[in-house]
Amino acid sequence: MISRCFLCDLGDNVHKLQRMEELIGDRRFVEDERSLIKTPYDVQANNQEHDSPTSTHQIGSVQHGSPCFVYTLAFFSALGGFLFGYDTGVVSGAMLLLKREMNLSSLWQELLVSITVGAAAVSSLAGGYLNGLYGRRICILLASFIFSAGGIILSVAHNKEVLLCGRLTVGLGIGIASMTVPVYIAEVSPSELRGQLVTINTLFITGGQFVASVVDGVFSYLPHDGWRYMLGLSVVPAALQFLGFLFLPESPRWLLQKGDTQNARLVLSRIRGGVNVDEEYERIRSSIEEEKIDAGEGPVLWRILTFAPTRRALIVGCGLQMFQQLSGINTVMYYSATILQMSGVQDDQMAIWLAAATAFTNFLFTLVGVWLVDRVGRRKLTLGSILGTAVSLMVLAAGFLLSAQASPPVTFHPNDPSLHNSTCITYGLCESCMLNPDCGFCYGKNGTVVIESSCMPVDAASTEAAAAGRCSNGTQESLGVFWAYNYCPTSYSWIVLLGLILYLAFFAPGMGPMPWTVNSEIYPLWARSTGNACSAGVNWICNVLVSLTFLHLAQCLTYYGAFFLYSSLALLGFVFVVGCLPETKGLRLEEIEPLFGRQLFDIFFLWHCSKHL
Ligand SMILES: O[C@H]1[C@H](O)[C@@H](O)[C@H](O)[C@@H](O)[C@H]1O
Repeated sequence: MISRCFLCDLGDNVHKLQRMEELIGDRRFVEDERSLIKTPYDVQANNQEHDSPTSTHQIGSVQHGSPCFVYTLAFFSALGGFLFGYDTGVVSGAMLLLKREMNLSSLWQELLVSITVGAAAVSSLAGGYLNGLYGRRICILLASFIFSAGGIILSVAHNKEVLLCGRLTVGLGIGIASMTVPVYIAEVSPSELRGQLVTINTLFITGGQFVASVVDGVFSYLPHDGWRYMLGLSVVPAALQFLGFLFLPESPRWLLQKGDTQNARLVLSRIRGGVNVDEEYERIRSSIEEEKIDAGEGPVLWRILTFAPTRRALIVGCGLQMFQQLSGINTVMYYSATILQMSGVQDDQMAIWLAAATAFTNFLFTLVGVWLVDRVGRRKLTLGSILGTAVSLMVLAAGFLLSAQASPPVTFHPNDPSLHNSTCITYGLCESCMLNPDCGFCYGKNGTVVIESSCMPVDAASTEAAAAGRCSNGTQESLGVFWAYNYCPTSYSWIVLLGLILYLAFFAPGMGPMPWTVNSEIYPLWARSTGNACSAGVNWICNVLVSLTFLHLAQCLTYYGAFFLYSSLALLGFVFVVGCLPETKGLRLEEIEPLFGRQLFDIFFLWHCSKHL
């Protein structure tokens, strides 16, 4: 029997293709697709041949096997995302212990944090070449091997040089994993689950960041060697991924591209749960044949840049990754502890646990993204997310602005000769005092009013106390003495807190995952590795840029200035997304390239596409 719903789906497909024909104007492409649409009778016959109610389900005219194996593949590959999140997240807590134990200067602390991100930038670019040559599976195996080696080096390190070497190694793994995993998941997924499954990788990234913050919290109670556990624990998921991938298959698309037709068909049929994959196999094969004609001669990057549709796809992919980082996610995550301290949380342990709550919020809202991506589509989700992100950044900035305007003045100037050369004592307001990383604000309270406040140099060994005077033992509530490093006491902190929560709620479902998801699907197969390598490289380079410049930016523009700047960049990103990002929801990977056949900023076309696809 032909189900009514199935007839609707079929009608829908014909309608989609008619619309695509009108919109894209590529008749050859549409005709090919039309030959792939089966009449209800064809499908019925096919159903009888392969139907097994428990192992297959029907989507439009295409049948897919049980997605169980695809979920297993997605899980093991997304462990790469987990390690990306864990290794970038765990370092802040580990650093608190390390700087005491190894007596690290601020230069060394900065080096240990940024070498990982820098190495990730380099290795993600190199990952494109490795992916094209050795395939996705070998690259994932390589990344998990590097992660394991890095984790072991870090956990046994006995000096800062070895630590640096371990952090560099881990960064190399992160870069390769960050560009390979989304591509692999996109290539093995059926089109209707692809968005969700690739977005799961970002869920694992934010999950890794959350687990890292909990591990930081737990091991912060172990001041000696706690950091070894924090940094070394990453070996467990890395080894699990390595073992898993020894038994998991290569991407069938990559195999086909390399001419390994037999294995490609075998893997495809295994991934689809044993259903007939002739149609899908043929489609991939013929699109690879067509691509060979499109692709031209010369190095891949050159071919991408000289062929208009791939050049446009690359601009969209890199632009999305750039705006993801320029809207300040990593400074917001990194400074969440400071933001929370401004809201009145003075205890350090408490600040660590509240930072874990921030990471959890990021994780939770990424889950919303996984749920929404194949329902509302990439374009709407990204648009809503980036607009909300820009508005939340304005709320954050407004909170900082009001706090700065109500900044308590410095009223007490201690007469300690050792302070005479310090710039800290020259500041007249808490705002300017806290923006200097060498100074902190020491004050007393009368009810909620700040009294007897001074700007003091910070202790060289710990930012938790002043170098001299009343605050040399840090905050001592019983004595009515408070030490504020990096923030000022304010009654507007709730606005900042509101901005932080809104920011995560808007950023995490869209701008967090969509740049990775969209990049995994917008390039034709011949350009996919290189396109993803370039866009992942842009992500990491912008990540380094934003994190390294934040403190200087805050000193030049103040906190509110910096957040207003991020907000304007997010608004610019909104305009970019409106004008450049087509909807790719539900399309097969082979159907996406024609969407870039039009000029970017052809808004009418994009609007039509998202309405009808
Ligand atoms: O998509 C991820 C995610 O949003 C993370 O929270 C962030 O730290 C990364 O930089 C980003 O690439």
